[in-house]
Amino acid sequence: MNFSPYLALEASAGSGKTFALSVRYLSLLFMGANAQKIVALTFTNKSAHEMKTRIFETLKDLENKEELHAIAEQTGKSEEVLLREKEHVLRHLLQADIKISTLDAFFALILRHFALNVGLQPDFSIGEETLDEKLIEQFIALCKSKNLYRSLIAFTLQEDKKLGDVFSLLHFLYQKKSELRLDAFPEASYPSLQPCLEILERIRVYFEACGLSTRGLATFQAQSLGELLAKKYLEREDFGYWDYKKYANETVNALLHELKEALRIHCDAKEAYFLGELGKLFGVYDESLRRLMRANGELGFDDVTNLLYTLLREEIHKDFLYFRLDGTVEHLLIDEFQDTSVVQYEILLPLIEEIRAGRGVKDFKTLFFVGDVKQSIYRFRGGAKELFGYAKESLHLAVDSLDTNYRSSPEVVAFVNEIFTGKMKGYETQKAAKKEGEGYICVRIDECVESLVLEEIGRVLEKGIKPKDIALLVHTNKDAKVFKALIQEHFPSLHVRLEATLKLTEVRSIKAMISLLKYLYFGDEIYKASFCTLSGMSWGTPLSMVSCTMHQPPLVVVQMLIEHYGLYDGSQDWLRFLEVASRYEEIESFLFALERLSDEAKSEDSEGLRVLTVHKSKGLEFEHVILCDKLGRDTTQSDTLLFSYDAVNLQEVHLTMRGRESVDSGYEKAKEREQSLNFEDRLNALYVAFTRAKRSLCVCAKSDNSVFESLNLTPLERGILSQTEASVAPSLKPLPLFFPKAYGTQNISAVEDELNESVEVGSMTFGIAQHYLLEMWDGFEKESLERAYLALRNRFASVLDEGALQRLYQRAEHLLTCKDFLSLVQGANILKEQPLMYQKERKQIDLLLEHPDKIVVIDYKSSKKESAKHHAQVALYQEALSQIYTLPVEGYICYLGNEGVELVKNL
Ligand SMILES: Nc1ncnc2c1ncn2[C@@H]1O[C@H](COP(=O)(O)OP(=O)(O)OP(=O)(O)O)[C@@H](O)[C@H]1O
Repeated sequence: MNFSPYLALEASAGSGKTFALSVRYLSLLFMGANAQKIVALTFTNKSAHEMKTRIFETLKDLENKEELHAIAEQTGKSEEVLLREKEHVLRHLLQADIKISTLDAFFALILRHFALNVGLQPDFSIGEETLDEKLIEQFIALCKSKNLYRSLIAFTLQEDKKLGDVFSLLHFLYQKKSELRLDAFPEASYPSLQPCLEILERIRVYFEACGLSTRGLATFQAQSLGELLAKKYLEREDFGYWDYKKYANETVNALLHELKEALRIHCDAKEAYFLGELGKLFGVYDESLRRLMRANGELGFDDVTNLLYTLLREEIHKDFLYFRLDGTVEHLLIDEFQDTSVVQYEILLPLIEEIRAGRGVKDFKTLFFVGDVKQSIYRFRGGAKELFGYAKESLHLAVDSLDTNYRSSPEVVAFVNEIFTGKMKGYETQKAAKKEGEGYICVRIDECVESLVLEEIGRVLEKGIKPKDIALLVHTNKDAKVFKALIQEHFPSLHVRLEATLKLTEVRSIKAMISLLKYLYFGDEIYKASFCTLSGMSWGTPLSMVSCTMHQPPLVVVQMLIEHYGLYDGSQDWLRFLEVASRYEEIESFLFALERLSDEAKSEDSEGLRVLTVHKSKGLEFEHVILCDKLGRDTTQSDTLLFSYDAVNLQEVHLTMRGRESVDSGYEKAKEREQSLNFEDRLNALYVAFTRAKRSLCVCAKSDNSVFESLNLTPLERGILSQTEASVAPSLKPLPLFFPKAYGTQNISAVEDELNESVEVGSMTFGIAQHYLLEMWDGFEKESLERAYLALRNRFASVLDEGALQRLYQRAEHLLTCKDFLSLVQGANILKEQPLMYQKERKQIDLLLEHPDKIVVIDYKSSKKESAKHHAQVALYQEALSQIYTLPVEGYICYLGNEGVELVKNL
């Protein structure tokens, strides 16, 4: 067995960290961990979703997966044993409430336990972070009531900032609230520049008396701090240079020092004023946000993090947190650890320490952190890459690494090694696992990068490469939009997917539905026009409700409209939309909520060429990557505040002032450090970009002002650009409509007997899925079977293959041709999956039919192999039910086979 209970895995891109994470997760399950007590945290919803799918898919097809060997190594179990236990583990996983989520979603879950402690209802919703009018109104009103309105105006004028800038700053500080005690900054008055100007005047008078030229004397005039700090002599130790040299002496050099010192003091005082004022305003901003949260019950993720942090630090004891969460987390896995922020880490720390305090495998509590500091690109959001090293050391984690790249072709791996060796701290060359000869690299440099990209796309398409295998990586959302438009103009028939920005509510068909809902609810013709345009319906189409009114729940209304207007196109986005609709009770609040819905669309045009930002591409891989330079100038704007850290702890906050570094050495150091961190961040982003390609990578760089400047690229071409052999997945036919419905009553143990004997697949999953389909099937009609089938697909598509899914459908369909079955169902009150306690045992009745004159119990089976046992079981149900009902109870066994249905009465 090769299993370290507390392990950090730090390895380069493409080396199999995500692979290792799913191996670890599955190994835990095979070692007996309870899936409900394993928390796996990722950074994006997408990775959480992918991880879930990967775990299910690996388990389902374990015998053919690379993971099998790795799991055997970790668990110490043989591959045969693992395969024997596979169904059991899969069943356990299907039953569990799996906790694979984003850090944010996990925090929201914890906060719900303590919502009342912070004056919130536990059912608060998570919305988009709002910087909306309501917040501004609330903020201004509170400023007025606290007599701070004048100081707000004075502050904006003094600092020459618009109210919007002040708001953005407050919002930014809100993300750092827990690290930064803004309320601790004392109030200070705005300093006068006069002392500095007086010294400057003394220097001017001195040089005037010496006879310095008018041009020279002009440098000793200034009106503002900005002008003063721009003076070049402040960068010097004395006046021993240029025209001044002739007249410089100790007196005037001492004055220069005096001026610098006065300026340093002035800058400090200005900073104190700024932070003092900001602190006051921040207090109001924070309170405004809290008030709005309480009033609306809606929080953003920053709110969740801040509230949780405050709770931990101030309002509840950590032990209490353990107590409330006790037993819920025994195994913690964190992906992309390098992007964890200090605050997030501190929130997790009680859980981490609780796990770490155990005795590893003996107590069976484990930690697994995975990351790559070279890919740390979220410093602007609080990500602290130093945290990884800190955590490894302070928690005494075992450290593992991986040196082989399984993602990219050897050509790509060699190129990345070449480019980054020596340029990136701690870069170690990777080996390539793939065989040589199938990769391609090119670097093209030109003044006009747009045409390079278009040519490259044309070249790749000419090779017969499918658009869905190509990704164009760009640097900003704006660039992504520009390229989408450009590509569509040049390749009109090519589908382009803009992954960076598409929200669910921006998907064309969903937008059409929202317009239709608005038209039917508000009656404004403009919405009708919008619906007709978006849906392609003619203006003459009568838009009225057919058999439901707008007073019904949104889910019902939306379902009716989709069906009536034939809007369903098979896209997953409809499922998401229906899920959102099901959260609201009436149309108005649903429509209102849609305005703020930030959910991203899932499946826009899955066949198209993808254009996405480097940041969005993190953790993903594509067959062919075209990496484009940044359009426009590559500028780094400086922030208003400069934060200086000692590893993971915030040490100081400085107010940024151009030229301040020449009079303040502390500020100069902080600025240099900031610049070097910025440089590292940018290099890390390039590393992420260069490591996404599986087969080919083409870099299109600008000859001037390029983001690739630090990489010293030269034009080159290596290898052969060729098509991927892997066949394209058959395009999915549009599926009929799915209606989300809670599936809560399934009792898997009740179907176990039958499943064990299922000759069809020998699989528990198949049996569970069969029961699920029958439970979801309302009314035993053809139309409702299709809905139930979609619910089935939605839940089981990742664990059953297409053939099994279809067989399940056909088996259920046979029931529609079984006259005896239909006549039993006819006119009955239908109850499914009914729990029953009898002789101290819990039973689960598949189908219970209440007629006015009799009760019918039906048990589904898939084979007649153990028919005697089946009859005994149904007889037991009849016996139990006879004690509940006064009516006669009939029992039937319904054999569902591939060939047809057989209904056998229990005599
Ligand atoms: N041991 C392995 N054997 C075969 N294939 C592997 C192995 N490990 C990883 N792979 C494959 O290599 C590719 C890259 O792996 P993975 O995504 O886990 O890398 P990663 O380290 O998480 O990369 P990144 O840091 O860029 O996110 C995937 O397609 C994965 O299936």
